[in-house]
Amino acid sequence: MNVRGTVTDDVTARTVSTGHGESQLAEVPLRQDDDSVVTVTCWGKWTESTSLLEPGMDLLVTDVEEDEFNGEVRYSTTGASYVVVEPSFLVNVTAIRNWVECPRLYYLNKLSGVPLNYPVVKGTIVHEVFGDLLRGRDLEASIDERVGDRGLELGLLGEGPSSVKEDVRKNASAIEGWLEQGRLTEDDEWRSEQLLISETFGIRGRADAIRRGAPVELKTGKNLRKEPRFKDKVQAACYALLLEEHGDSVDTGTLLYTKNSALERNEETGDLTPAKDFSMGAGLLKYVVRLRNEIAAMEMSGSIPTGKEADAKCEYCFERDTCMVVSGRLDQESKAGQIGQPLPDEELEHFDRLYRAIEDERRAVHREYAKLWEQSAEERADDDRALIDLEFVDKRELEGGRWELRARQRRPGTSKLREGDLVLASDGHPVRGEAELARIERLEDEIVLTADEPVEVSRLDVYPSELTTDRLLTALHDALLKGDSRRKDILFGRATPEFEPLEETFIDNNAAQNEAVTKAVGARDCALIHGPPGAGKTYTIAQSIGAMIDRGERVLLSAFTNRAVDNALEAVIDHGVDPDTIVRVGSESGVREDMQGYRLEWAGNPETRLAELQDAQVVAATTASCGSRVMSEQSFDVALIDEAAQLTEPGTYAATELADRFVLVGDHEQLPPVVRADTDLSTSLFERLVELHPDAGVMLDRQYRMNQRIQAFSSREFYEGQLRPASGEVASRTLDDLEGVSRTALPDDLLDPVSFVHVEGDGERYTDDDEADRIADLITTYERAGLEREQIGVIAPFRAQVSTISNRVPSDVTVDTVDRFQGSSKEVIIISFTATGALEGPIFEDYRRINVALTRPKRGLVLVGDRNALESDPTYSRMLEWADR
Ligand SMILES: Nc1ncnc2c1ncn2[C@@H]1O[C@H](COP(=O)(O)OP(=O)(O)OP(=O)(O)O)[C@@H](O)[C@H]1O
Repeated sequence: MNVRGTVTDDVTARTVSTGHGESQLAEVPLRQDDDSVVTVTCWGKWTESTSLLEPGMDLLVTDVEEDEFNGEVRYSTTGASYVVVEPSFLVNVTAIRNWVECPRLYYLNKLSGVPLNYPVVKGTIVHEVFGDLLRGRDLEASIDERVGDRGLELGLLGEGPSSVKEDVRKNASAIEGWLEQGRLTEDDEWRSEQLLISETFGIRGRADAIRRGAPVELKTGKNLRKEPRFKDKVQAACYALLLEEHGDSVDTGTLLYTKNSALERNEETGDLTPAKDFSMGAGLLKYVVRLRNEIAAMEMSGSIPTGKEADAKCEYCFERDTCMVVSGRLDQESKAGQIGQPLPDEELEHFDRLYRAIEDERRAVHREYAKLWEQSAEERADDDRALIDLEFVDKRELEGGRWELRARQRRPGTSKLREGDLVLASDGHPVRGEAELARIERLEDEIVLTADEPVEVSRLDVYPSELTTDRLLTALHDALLKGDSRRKDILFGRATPEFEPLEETFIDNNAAQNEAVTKAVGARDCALIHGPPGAGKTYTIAQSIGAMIDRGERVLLSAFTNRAVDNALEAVIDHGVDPDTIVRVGSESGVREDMQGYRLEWAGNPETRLAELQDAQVVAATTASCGSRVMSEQSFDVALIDEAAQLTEPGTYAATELADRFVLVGDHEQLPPVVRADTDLSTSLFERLVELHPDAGVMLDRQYRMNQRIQAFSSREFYEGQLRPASGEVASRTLDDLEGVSRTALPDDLLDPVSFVHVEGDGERYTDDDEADRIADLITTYERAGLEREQIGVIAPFRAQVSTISNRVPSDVTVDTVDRFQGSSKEVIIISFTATGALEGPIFEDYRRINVALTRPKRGLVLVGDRNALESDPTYSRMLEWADR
């Protein structure tokens, strides 16, 4: 049996004499889920792990022995036990491998990410070829395709395809030889790369391959000794633990050093065989768990490793210089010592706060993982994190050995999953069942996926990726440790942004927009454009980029979402910027259909691909892809970033650090940054700079969207009454202006551009059937008056209410949450408040959401809700007064 709980008090450790001599033991008081406190005695080497514990940390001890002592039940470890510190903290296998080399190396890798260099790219290609060979693909075909796929990266590295192919071929011959040997045996079962997650040990990783139930790790380096390297064994042992949890007993591991087969026998001495097997003892597996415990405990306590924890020799370390620079800049203790001056105090403090916030975000990702096994399938579905009960349709092997899988939704479900997403596709359970990482190619009633292995899919789960978190850390590190000093003076308020005086008039019918373009183009450091709803942000962006291009500058156009990038790019093209100078960087599924023509292909001839990117005067990409290996090698005169108020500070740096100057465009009165944990990351750089440097900002104050009645409340509540209709036409627009629509066909209570419809709350928290019925009626009414369904949108605070309404209204009426409506508009918007009694839920917690909701319509806004509930809050009470007028 297992014992799990939270440490309530200090751990007492002592040495006792037993029949086998002296033994260490530690007694840990644990509060279990049922609130009972028990003591668990951990014996021997496990005391190393218990010494890391602090009250409040979680502990899991497996296979304990129970006995009674003075009427009290006590537990102690047995020979089969594992002691796991903070089991819900999921440590990555590669982190454990780095940690065993040197704990500080683990930390440095977190900060600096994976750079673009030849060994890294070659290593990736060799791994891909390995996977292909395991799936039975022809070697040459695989090498051709995989090297071809990396055209752009190889171009940036100045590598030609033929030498890379030759290099990969040499490494691949080791793989082929090993596979040939494997085929000699009868039951040679193997499979390629597999994502493994352990809920018991708190470890996760992707094994390169599994053969006969045992892990195989590929290393592109050489090893001339008989035995695998220790750190490599540790890595394979992690996978063995993960496999054991899935029910396989693992007694060997294999390391494949592919470079060994490229070496000349007469030039090297030693063991040139690439494949080195070793036996997996229980001692090694336990050691690995203890290493993992060190990482989990260190992360939970928030400390930074110094390198003194291990006995690695700094003089042999490739990272020694980096280590000393980081220690010097961040004023950290380290075994290697420090070089250079520490950052100013305010920067150190800022780095520290954001570092912790990013780590909190990582923990939130881990909690998402834990939900994979803590929640039932139904709970996951209700949370929009899974599509369940799918009917498996069929599987088809694709060229190259991958699989296309099809499944059908038995009932309509909503979820956060979108086309292009990586998901956990399983035959029932994402961790305990057969599961694969798959990509959603099409998401309709029938779902099409591609994956490495043919899983009979019946369930899809959101894959909680740490990639974003990793990139935030790298961006923070680069901005503060490597960033330009003038830039940092601006970011920390030690200098004020400067502007080149420009005489030109860029926009002659809107003074604020003209000032915004003047600031954007003339900025020597940065400019901030505050754009309320419909105030012409996109228009201003297009004018600014046009003017920058005319001055011969290279521009990075970025935004938080693909949608905003494409939208701005479209405006830039409409503005008349030469399409041949534009490149859109993004994945096929991310980029909008009509922008695919501008999308940069990565595959192909390195020189050609490189030229396409380097020669582009406008490069458009999301801020997430600005953090990619390829984009981080680019440099620009200006970075112009839309939706900046929705970006975290490090998320913004990913783009701004690529350019000499930057322009942020956004509205901090609309949706804030998308973060999981409520931390310092929730304040965008945009918002921070608007406050720090008000003179660098301009607010666009004329809106081109809403009838005057509709905009009045938002203007007063959120824009200090500064927002006004751009023209009389905008101010007085009504449904009558639309072809085939007549307001006289509407009932009296819908004649005004803003109306309120009272529906008594039904007491349910996340849904309201009566409101949904009423909204269905309203839509029929509007349709009778001549509106097209596409002209109407419905906004609800909860996904459950979105589904409730969707089930009652025609599918061409868009029904969604506020977050998915940001940036779009409709002729008529109906808002379902779903409020009963106390106001709860995302829409009510943050007034910026209601600002977004109320500013989506052009000509008609209908608020549907329970008057009494809404009146209990002063802001909503004012909203009702405005609607009633
Ligand atoms: N100076 C201008 N003169 C004429 N039309 C303009 C001007 N500025 C904006 N518009 C028009 O107003 C409409 C809204 O502008 P735009 O799409 O740029 O707004 P936005 O601020 O990007 O909107 P959102 O808040 O949805 O992001 C567009 O049709 C645009 O062409």
